[in-house]
Amino acid sequence: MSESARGKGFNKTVLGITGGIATGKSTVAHYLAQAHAVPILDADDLARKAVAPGSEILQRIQVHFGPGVLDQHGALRRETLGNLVFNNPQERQWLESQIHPFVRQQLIIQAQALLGTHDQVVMVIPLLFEAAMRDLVDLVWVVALAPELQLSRLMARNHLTLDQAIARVQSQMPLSEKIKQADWVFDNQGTLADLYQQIDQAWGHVGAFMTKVNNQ
Ligand SMILES: CC(C)(COP(=O)(O)OP(=O)(O)OC[C@H]1O[C@@H](n2cnc3c(N)ncnc32)[C@H](O)[C@@H]1O)[C@@H](O)C(=O)NCCC(=O)NCCS
Ligand SMILES: Nc1ncnc2c1ncn2[C@@H]1O[C@H](COP(=O)(O)OP(=O)(O)OP(=O)(O)O)[C@@H](O)[C@H]1O
Repeated sequence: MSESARGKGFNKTVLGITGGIATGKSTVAHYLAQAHAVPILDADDLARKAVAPGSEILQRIQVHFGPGVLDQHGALRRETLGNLVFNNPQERQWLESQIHPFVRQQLIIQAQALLGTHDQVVMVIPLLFEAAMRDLVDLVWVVALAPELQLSRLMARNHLTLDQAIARVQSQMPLSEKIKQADWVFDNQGTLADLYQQIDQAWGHVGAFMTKVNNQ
């Protein structure tokens, strides 16, 4: 988050968690919330809120893509829209242009409120680099694994074909690029216990990192 929003001189930290699709960002965030009592803001949750039934953004989506993207209750058919946008960069960019401003605004408002009572806030932002949201956070954790394991976890979790999974992975910045811009990288190819150990270690460094930043 920008210095003015976070407050210069205060030892408050906004930690951004990103990575590729299905690399384990939510798994890291849930553990942080449970083990270290950190409040979590999730960009995917906010993106869902943006398209709640009856919302203005959902209405624009319906006009743009046609009535087939809504079910009989007026809710978004997420799988249908996913198949449209993950195979078409122009349509994906249009969708993002509708949703990302709302997500960004909510992240700022909610983080400011939480920082009134907490020293740290975590933002889970899958498209932190792609959607130019790096400025919202002080430091970045990237959760990573090998492409084959990423695809197999994605296919298993979302019941996708290999082609569908590849389309989703390829609609994001390569993980190798995200790793280059990370302050800390997690290898999530092992067990959950392995991952939790890495998180505990990294969390111990967050305070030291921010003390250094604030004293510069
Ligand atoms: C296309 C949609 C309806 C598909 O919904 P679905 O329930 O299948 O996926 P879900 O929203 O749970 O997202 C799962 C993961 O997909 C990846 N993803 C989502 N949107 C995008 C995108 N525009 N580009 C690349 N990857 C994306 C992220 O890694 C995310 O964590 C949905 O992903 C969406 O509305 N995307 C646009 C909003 C967006 O960019 N969200 C990302 C957070 S800012
Ligand atoms: N170390 C692990 N061992 C086995 N399975 C794991 C591990 N870490 C995560 N998973 C599983 O991999 C899948 C993806 O994890 P998770 O949902 O945390 O990813 P994500 O990065 O938040 O995904 P998305 O980009 O879609 O939001 C889930 O089914 C999760 O249970």
